[in-house]
Amino acid sequence: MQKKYVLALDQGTTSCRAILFDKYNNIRGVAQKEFTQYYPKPGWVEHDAQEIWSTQYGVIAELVAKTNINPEEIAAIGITNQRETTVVWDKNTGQPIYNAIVWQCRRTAGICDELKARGLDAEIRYRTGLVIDAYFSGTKVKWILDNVPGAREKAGRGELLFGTMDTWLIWKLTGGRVHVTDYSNASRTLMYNIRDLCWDEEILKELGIPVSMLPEVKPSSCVYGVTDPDQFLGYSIPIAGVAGDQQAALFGQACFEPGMAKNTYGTGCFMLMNTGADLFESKNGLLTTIAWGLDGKVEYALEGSIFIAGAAIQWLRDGLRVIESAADSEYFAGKVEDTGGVYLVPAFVGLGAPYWDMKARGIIVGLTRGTTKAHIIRATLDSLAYQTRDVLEAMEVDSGIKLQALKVDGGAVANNLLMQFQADILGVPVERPAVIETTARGAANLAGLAVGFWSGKEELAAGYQLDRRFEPAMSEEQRERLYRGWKLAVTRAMDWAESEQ
Ligand SMILES: Nc1ncnc2c1ncn2[C@@H]1O[C@H](COP(=O)(O)OP(=O)(O)O)[C@@H](O)[C@H]1O
Ligand SMILES: O=P(O)(O)OC[C@H](O)CO
Repeated sequence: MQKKYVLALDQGTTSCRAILFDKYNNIRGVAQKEFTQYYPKPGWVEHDAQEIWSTQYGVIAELVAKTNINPEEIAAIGITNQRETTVVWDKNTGQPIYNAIVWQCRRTAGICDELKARGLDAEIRYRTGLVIDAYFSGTKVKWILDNVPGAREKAGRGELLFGTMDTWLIWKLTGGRVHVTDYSNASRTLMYNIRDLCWDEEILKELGIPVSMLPEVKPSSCVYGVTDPDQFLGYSIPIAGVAGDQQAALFGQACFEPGMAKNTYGTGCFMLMNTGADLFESKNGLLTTIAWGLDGKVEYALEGSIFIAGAAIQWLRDGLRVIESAADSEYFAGKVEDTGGVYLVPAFVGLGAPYWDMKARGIIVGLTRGTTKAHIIRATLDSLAYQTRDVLEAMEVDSGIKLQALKVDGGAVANNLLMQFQADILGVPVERPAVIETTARGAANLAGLAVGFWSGKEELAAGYQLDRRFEPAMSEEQRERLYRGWKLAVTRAMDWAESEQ
């Protein structure tokens, strides 16, 4: 049967999506479903890995049913995923031994403090490109082995497997036959040596993690295996592309050349700049990470990871209940000229780049008797733009490259007021593409390249289209005055919580 589509599975922090792309990168169908977030203690975040699998399977079935395609028309499947989120399962039963510990979870801050006290910062940064932080998978695996009764013994006997969500989904889709990940996901674990391209034995020793638990690491575009018909609607389809969602978005935005950058506004905000074969060491709180493995080589990126962005808008909706939908934030923020001097620092799970403060917590400052709900909503939206400026400044210094425009994507870029404020506060134009599902597109493209559905990067870059360009319209004086206020607010949020959180 003629192969007409590539299927992307986008396993995000709050939802699973299945998206069908045709040869021209048009979206031919989308199915999406949210799954449960567990917050067992302050600062802790968990997912049920079995629920993620059943949700992902459900949206695949829904997409196939509503588009009425024959699954045999699917040339390949590409997987992209929330990164770092850690699941450990029993190799024999296929059952997770604990809930997945989510990238946002702060429970391992104490383990990180110990590693830092042992003076391992510089060495770990050199080997992994990362900073010691509860964000990454390594300390989460250690926590599970230390806290689930019998886990360490089982791991020692080779009976446990570790995976990020790509690895878990491939394991499920192949009926437990394939245990793999790709370079981009491996580079987020704190256990992978991004220079030597291997699991780092010294770090594994420090964390007490046996290498037998870890998946095989492969390029981001290759055939990893085929689906087990029992797990995929009765069909065997090649799984041929994998990338962490932020690297997939970089690929989906066609940022193929060194110096090209994108910023994704989802649950968090993640700015990545392609640095090609060069491995830049950040002096300003950014991460060095693997963009992808492709065409027989690995390419690197500089990354600024912001933990809370769209999640702050969700908090306005579900926590404060001052809006009914995320889109309402634009309506209410538009009712006021500015925040009236209010700043909201959404350090709900500490602060990531460029501050890396696990003990920071959220604050609202500058309140007066005149402050209204609209000011607080506007301050929340503004915080996404200020955090992005923090990261962009660090990136320009580290890379020596002055960005001419910022490519954006992710759910929150639908907000025009936010995008205009972003351009204003950066003093740099902001470009929104026609297709903002760039994460899924990147995964689909990586998979399609592996099976010859697309000829190469040139064909993919040619299909890139802009929706709107936001030009900076704020005076230099106002931009810098507002930003100084933000920097001051951040200092008030820092070092707030106790270390055991
Ligand atoms: N119009 C909007 N204004 C501001 N934020 C929005 C808007 N629409 C969606 N969001 C935010 O975007 C996020 C969803 O984006 P998405 O890219 O799907 O995230 P993720 O992949 O992290 O789950 C949510 O956190 C939501 O609050
Ligand atoms: O699922 P998202 O879009 O919130 O992305 C999460 C990141 O991959 C975390 O590193």
